[in-house]
Amino acid sequence: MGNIFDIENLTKTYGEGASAVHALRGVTLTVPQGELAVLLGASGSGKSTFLNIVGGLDRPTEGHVLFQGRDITSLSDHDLTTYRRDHVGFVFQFYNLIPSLTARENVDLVTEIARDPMDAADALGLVGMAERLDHFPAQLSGGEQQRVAIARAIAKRPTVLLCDEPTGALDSKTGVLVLEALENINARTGTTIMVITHNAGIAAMSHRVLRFVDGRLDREEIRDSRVKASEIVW
Ligand SMILES: Nc1ncnc2c1ncn2[C@@H]1O[C@H](COP(=O)(O)OP(=O)(O)OP(=O)(O)O)[C@@H](O)[C@H]1O
Repeated sequence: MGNIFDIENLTKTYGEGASAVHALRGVTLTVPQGELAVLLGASGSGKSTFLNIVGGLDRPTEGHVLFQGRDITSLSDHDLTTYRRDHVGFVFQFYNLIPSLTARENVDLVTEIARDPMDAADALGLVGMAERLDHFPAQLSGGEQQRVAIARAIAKRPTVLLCDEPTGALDSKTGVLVLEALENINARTGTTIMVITHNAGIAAMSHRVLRFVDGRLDREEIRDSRVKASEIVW
């Protein structure tokens, strides 16, 4: 299978002159279709900036992101929004569910505007929440709410799922269920997944580990053997 992303010399500088912050200093890498990649690095090393540019939420100062061979960095704002809507699912540390809607209704909000959505119940089934369709967020644990947020992100069948610290607010036991949901989605739907985490142990379940240091890709590791999400502890 081909590459989903070919990323060339990605650079992002905030501000100018003496106060400039060099968030990314020339990152070059490829992400093959269907992989689950984990991004590690100290706070401020540029991981979120990288993911936001790859997902079309932000633009680089220099460099290119080719998505399936097409340069998204040269798209108009309108076309970048279309790219995001059609191809990218996002999951963040905080779930941002609508409290007055059930799990199913939170997912349905997205399926109503997608071109070829999954049934909300199927999306919730993929994350192990088939028994909780009609629960409201307040009736769900943090890990369960995050799994609803993941179901919401995948219901539109995105090409890539980008997760910024999806287990950051969770303990190991509930966090593992979230990781199992990601593992299941990757295996069952072939969705390419990129996960930012501070838990280095999570790298064990990935195909590829990307270590960021000071705005650079310091090390890239391709893993031959992977550990099951259910065996990860932190
Ligand atoms: N909008 C912004 N304006 C100015 N500086 C920014 C902005 N966004 C990020 N930065 C800076 O860019 C650098 C990289 O930040 P980024 O959030 O990408 O790092 P990170 O590795 O994701 O960190 P964390 O693990 O804490 O989320 C940091 O120095 C940060 O303060």
